[in-house]
Amino acid sequence: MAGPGKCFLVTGTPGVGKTTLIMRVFESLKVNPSLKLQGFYTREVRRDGQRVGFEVVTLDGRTAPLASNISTVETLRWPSVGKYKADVASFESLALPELQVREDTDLFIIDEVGKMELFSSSFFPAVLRVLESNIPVLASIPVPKFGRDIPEVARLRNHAGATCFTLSVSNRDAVREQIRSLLEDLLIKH
Ligand SMILES: Nc1ncnc2c1ncn2[C@@H]1O[C@H](COP(=O)(O)OP(=O)(O)OP(=O)(O)O)[C@@H](O)[C@H]1O
Repeated sequence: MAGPGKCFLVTGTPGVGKTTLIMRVFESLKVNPSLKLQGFYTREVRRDGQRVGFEVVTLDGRTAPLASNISTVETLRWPSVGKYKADVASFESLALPELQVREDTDLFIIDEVGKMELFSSSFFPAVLRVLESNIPVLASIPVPKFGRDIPEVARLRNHAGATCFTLSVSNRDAVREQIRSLLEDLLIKH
């Protein structure tokens, strides 16, 4: 079980700034080269100005497709979220090794624990292992849909060590500074 206050969750409507917050906190923490940060974030893939999918990006900059709206014979059988088809194998190949618990990891960054990522049956068990490791976590989760969380997301939100911040345009900068300061305090090596 994670100790109290080591899992920071950010949520909020699509586009409110969850990924941006996580990336800015990451950028400021990585200035300290002694910190070992592990994880991934997700971002849009655009072609000619149009969003055509999503990709997963590791903290050291490696990328792999996560979902695409371009139909091929291969993608027909893939699970879908709206008009996007999730490339589970591609996601797993990059994201799962990043969630491997290592003794020297200081912080896990997981953006995000959402429907697309959860098509991977190995993903949530890996997230739970991270939580059980007692290593600090910064993760994003989607807002409840029709008042309900995805069951895995509910488990995270209800986790004993979790604090969840709901972002809005007016609080996102203040929440970012709050999380940055909480993590800096937690990660300072004595
Ligand atoms: N604190 C901020 N100040 C100014 N612009 C911001 C801020 N946070 C986010 N934005 C802008 O808002 C847009 C959406 O941000 P971002 O991708 O971080 O949102 P998100 O909540 O992760 O979205 P999604 O749920 O779709 O992944 C981006 O263009 C980003 O530059």
